[in-house]
Amino acid sequence: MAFTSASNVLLKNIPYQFKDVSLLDNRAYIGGKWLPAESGATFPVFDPEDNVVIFRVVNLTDVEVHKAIDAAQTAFLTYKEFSHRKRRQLLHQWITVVKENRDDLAAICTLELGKPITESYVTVDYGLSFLEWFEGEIERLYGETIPAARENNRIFTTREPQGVVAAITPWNSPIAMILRKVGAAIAAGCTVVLKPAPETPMCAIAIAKLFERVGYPAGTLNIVTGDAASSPSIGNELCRNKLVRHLSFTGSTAVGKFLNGECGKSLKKTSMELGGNAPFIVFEDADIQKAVDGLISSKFRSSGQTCVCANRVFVHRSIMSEFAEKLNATQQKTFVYGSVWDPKVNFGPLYSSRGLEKVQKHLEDALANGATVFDKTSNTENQGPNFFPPTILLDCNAETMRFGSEETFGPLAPLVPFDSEEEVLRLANTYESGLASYFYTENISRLWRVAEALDTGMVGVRVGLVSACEQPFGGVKESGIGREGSKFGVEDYTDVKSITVGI
Ligand SMILES: O=CCCC(=O)O
Repeated sequence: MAFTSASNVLLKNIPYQFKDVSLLDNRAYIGGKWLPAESGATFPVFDPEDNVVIFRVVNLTDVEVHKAIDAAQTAFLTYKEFSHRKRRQLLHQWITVVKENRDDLAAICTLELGKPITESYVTVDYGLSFLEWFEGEIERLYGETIPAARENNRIFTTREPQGVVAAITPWNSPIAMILRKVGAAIAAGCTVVLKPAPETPMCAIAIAKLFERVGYPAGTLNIVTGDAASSPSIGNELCRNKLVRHLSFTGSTAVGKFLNGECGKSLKKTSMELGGNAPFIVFEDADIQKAVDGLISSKFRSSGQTCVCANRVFVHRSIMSEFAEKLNATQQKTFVYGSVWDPKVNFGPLYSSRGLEKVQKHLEDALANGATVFDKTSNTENQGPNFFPPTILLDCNAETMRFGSEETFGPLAPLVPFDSEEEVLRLANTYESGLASYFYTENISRLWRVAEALDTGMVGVRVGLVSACEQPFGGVKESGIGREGSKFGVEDYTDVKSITVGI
């Protein structure tokens, strides 16, 4: 395989030849222009496979963010006048260029997130599925007619784009999370200032490079990059600036609560997609192999780094040993380790040493409190500094061990025995999180009963993967506000206007 340095922006040789090196840029995108930071500052982006610096990206402050918001507001005044048909045609063109550049986008995702290249293609395609869904929704943003009580009045409603949207996206599925938020906002007729996670800014930049080719008004999409130290000042500007009408955030519950509080000061609408801690329940009447396969995808996809990954695995005591044996056998034959550039590899490192430390802490805490590791995974040595193998823990207790109340965000599968439906529902619903839950049963009455009793925004019944462009994605309680994807994801960026006409 050729090792190449694709352009002088990429600071390391990699086993991939970019088809279009112009997608690799390290500048911010404001008002249709690619700009350095006014201070000249940049920050490093690391390859999680070996912790080597791969890019240096411009590090902005609130000053540039203010300008980006102004640019987005100016663009909004033009863009909101476009017909729905014209908006759909533009989105269709954006989809076409994203598809044409699928290989390079997947490569950038692998580079800055350490995702195996095969998984990166999955995230690019998942992202594209949102754009395709939103394209269909644009021309179906219908209003209603409402029978008026006053006989000479007629009332009808329209859906109006809200204005400038601030989007703050996470590192864990950068292409898909950006397209899910930005695609919906643009489909609704809004303009966007996007702040990508400091770990994965290059995916956002590449997406904006493609967006630029389509012909939207300058300033329709703006990218403001910054490291962890500058994120608070950027975040403050996004929350306080009155031109921003909606802030959409995916990330931790702690940060989400803070941003929501700040946005409350100017009564901005918010969409919050926050932490999960998903329960995964296997009842005694489950098809055990089906439940194992579901857990493999729910727990271990993206090395356990999604907000909907199973975190607490409750298994009925009577089937625990059979379930653990089958889970271990299936995971041993499912995962292939090695270079993230090898298409056969399907399990990669964690995104950074911070991610690794958290998983290690949860493991140490569980072991110190009586858990045991079930048959350590073999062939996982020398996989780099941030690698953590799929690990199954037995004898776990969700009420006393840390994983019970905190998301692990890694490939640790703690198996907790339970004895009754009542007990497991109490355990599953204990905490303030309520994003996704999963359960396996072959009993039809239990299926409805448990699906209705679980206190989460999304329930997977006999499936380990609920995420899809047409599915309303979001949580209840402290897991969030609003829904992404689906028709609700687009409607979220509109306001209902009622018009009353006297005749
Ligand atoms: O981690 C956040 C969301 C991932 C998904 O959409 O499945």
